[in-house]
Amino acid sequence: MAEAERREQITAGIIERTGITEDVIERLVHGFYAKVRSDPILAPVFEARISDWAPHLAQMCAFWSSVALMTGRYHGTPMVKHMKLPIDAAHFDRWLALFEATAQELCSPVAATHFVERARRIASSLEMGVATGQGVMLGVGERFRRNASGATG
Ligand code: HEM
Repeated sequence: MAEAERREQITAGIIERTGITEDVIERLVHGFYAKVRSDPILAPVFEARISDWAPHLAQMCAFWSSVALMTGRYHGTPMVKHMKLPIDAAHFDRWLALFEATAQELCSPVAATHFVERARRIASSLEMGVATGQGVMLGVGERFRRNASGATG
């Protein structure tokens, strides 16, 4: 079977099992970033870097389509982008709390679980990458915290 056909079958299976479609992803992504943009911890990090939200939201829909539906629509390097950001465990906790709340509001329980499991795994690997970029090797289950001056500690 050709690679593209195999991928289509995998995607169809996920859609059947979870009810997640590109429409569901679009609603989730837009709902989530509306919350992010009014959040006191996260909004400043985004607003300092994103002036035009339309391309970012389109990119995030492609990302979640790749992650949740295995469509291969996203071709990017999230680790490189996040390693430069002034973020730590507090940002990741807040990000996940808002993401989970949005998924529960807008998706069926099985779809919400599908998204949230993946978000947690990716957040944890991004947090590890951010720490590594600051010269900190996190142990299993360890979190990355910067001190008040922005240095690690
Ligand atoms: C600590 C919380 C987070 C903050 C503050 C944050 C912030 C940002 C910002 C500012 C950008 C734009 C970067 C740029 O274009 O220069 C970005 C891009 C992105 N973020 Fe996050 N992020 C966070 C967590 C996450 C998590 C947990 C995921 C995935 C589950 C994620 C996935 C992405 C992706 C896919 C992009 C697009 C990268 C690209 O341009 O290809 N982010 N994020």
